[in-house]
Amino acid sequence: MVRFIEENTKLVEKETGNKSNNDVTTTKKKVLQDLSINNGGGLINSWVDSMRACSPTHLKSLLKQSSWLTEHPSALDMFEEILHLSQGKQIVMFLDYDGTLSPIVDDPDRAFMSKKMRRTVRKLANCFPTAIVSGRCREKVYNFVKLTELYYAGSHGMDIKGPEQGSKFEEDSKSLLCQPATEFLPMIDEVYKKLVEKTKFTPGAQVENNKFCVSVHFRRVDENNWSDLANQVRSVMKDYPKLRLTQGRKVLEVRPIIKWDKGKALEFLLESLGYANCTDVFPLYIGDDRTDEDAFKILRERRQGLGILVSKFPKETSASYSLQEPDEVMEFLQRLVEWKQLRSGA
Ligand SMILES: O=P(O)(O)OC[C@H]1O[C@H](O[C@H]2O[C@H](CO)[C@@H](O)[C@H](O)[C@H]2O)[C@H](O)[C@@H](O)[C@@H]1O
Repeated sequence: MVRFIEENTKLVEKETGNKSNNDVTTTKKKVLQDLSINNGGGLINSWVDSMRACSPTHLKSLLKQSSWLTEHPSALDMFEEILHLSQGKQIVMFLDYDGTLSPIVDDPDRAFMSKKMRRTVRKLANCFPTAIVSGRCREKVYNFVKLTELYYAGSHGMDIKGPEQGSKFEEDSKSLLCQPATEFLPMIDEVYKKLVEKTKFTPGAQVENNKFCVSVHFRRVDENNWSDLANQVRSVMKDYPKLRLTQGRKVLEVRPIIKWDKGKALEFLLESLGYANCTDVFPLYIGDDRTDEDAFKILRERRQGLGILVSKFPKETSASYSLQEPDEVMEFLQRLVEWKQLRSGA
């Protein structure tokens, strides 16, 4: 186990070119965090426990809700404050898909967004540069959103493409494309097939190919079988030290061990839009999942813009504000559009 950790740490360091002690410590922590899923039965259970703890029915802490809301107030209630913070700056919108623009449903292939939400996002993209940042593969998330005027960052940001046509901001993107994990494609494909085979007798388990990453869905699996399913994933993963696991909402996500995530995607997009070293930009990132935390953290580190977590329940987060569900996200986006249209006299 210790050797495995050391080897994985070296690999991450090699992939990332990390040099400083701080970076190495962070890297080691990350590897340990990843390995808490990759390795060891007890640690598998700790992940399963954490997934149970995230389930609202298991939350004993509803009482904590009001103090959590004090720390992460509703972005709707604080709308004027948010506008004030963005004053004189260019707002750039980053939106997660599942659980943010579309409600969480049992069947990942049926996570449709409403027509009203699509209309709102279209108007939003006419007012501000807007990107969808998703764990899904880019083509799949595009097929749900169906708006050509957006930037799309699929596979947790490992597949980024600019708008094709019809966007006011199209000129800024100029056939933008970023795919930092192409060398992992054959490996991801192989792991996908192995995971499908390994999990085929677990009722409800579903493996989703997201091109540069793979999702193993637990949502429709009986809770009593979660540990078994996690162990099946682990048994496949042990042969792939260049891949790591992260956890989402009742899902385990297999990803290349490169230092790239939704936070890096956000930075890449800001840079591509010409806002690399600008102080007059205000990125607003809205997301509901653990993987969105990478983007929330980047915004905190850069002291730029802000993150909004979509959650009905208290969660540990680096976001500053909260919204309860996709309907509230839509209301927030609508208010942004109305404000912008009023200001530009449209
Ligand atoms: O970054 P996201 O756009 O939020 O993608 C993360 C995962 O989202 C999808 O799974 C989640 O939504 C499903 C549909 O509502 C739900 O059934 C599942 O339990 C959730 O985890 C998507 O299917 C995954 O591939 C993404 O990794």
